[in-house]
Amino acid sequence: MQLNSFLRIGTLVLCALMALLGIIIFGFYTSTLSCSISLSASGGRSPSSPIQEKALCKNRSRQIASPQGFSSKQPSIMGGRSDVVTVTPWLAPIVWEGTFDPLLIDAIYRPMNFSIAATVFAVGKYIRFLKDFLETAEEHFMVGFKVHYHIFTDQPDEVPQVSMGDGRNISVHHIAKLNRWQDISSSRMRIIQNLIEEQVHREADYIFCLDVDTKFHFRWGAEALDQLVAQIHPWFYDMSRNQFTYERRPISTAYIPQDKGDFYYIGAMFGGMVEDVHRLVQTCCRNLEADSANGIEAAWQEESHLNWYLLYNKPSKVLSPEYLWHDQRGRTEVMKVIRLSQIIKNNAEVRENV
Ligand SMILES: CC(=O)N[C@H]1[C@@H](OP(=O)(O)OP(=O)(O)OC[C@H]2O[C@@H](n3ccc(=O)[nH]c3=O)[C@H](O)[C@@H]2O)O[C@H](CO)[C@H](O)[C@@H]1O
Ligand SMILES: [Mn+2]
Repeated sequence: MQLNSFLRIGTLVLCALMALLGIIIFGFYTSTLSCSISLSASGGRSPSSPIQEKALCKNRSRQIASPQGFSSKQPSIMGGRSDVVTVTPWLAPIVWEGTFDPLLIDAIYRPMNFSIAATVFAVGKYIRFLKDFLETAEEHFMVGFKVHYHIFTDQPDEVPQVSMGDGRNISVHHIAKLNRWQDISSSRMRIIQNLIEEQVHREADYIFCLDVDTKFHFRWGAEALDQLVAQIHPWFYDMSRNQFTYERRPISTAYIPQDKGDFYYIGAMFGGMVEDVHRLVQTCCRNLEADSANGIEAAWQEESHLNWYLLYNKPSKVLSPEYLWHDQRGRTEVMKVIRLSQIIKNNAEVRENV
């Protein structure tokens, strides 16, 4: 009897000790985890000690602070763009000219001093588009911010010399040329994932991934910054979802049924906070690989996988077609400005295969 109660008390004490130990370990783990999440979410620099890590976490505030001396036009509740929808059903803004005050946006965001990474691939004959892309980006893309262009090419010696503004620089990464344009385009997902893991998570707050066969014409600025940013495809913004070129075969991981879908997003531009873009490219890579193991290539390669991802992981901000138009479309009534546009190219001539 005595031995029994002794054993029972012993077991109880042991359980209590183990629970206490569990609480301590869990507490330590979650505090480290929440710190590293906020760190990677804000893309702070790699910490060298836990003390520094805490300090960095605290410093990366995203408070929307407007300078006291700054005066802007009174915003209206009654007027504004009525020709287009400016908010999604999940309440993400859709950014159009006339929905924001660029001076106010700059007054708020420039002091935050964010670093922005931009990826651009110029493989094979597409190297010819790089000069215009970079030169026009220096005039219009995130002007007044730190921008680090990551250029991926099979011809590093052919990367043009373009003079960069203050706080803006270029890194050239050598990659092999693949044989099919579909593979070159899709391989960007894996390469961007690696770049984020190896470098960008330490250096940047945001990352934007852009096609090279494009030219900037107008401001493409901090109004585009957000957690997860997607771009409405210029050819599909006025179509119904059953006309979208989603992947329609249920056997593919990118499958979207006819009665589902919000918008058709373009594969030539996506971005956002580094951690969110990492989750996107990692998922798309996994799904691309799963399909390829089954001998499937989605209708529009990584763009199909991107559209699948964004249907189930809604973007926090959606960019109107102003942010990536297509020269071939001319101008339509809703387009007050064209900020960036895909140039007309001879696909048969520039692509590795037809
Ligand atoms: C109008 C149209 O049909 N657009 C589709 C087409 O976009 P695009 O015609 O815009 O694709 P693209 O030929 O521009 O390829 C995408 C990007 O990959 C890079 N690149 C591609 C090939 C190459 O030889 N070298 C090279 O560097 C380059 O950065 C280029 O900008 O194809 C994509 C599929 O991936 C998407 O489905 C787009 O919706
Ligand atoms: Mn393109």
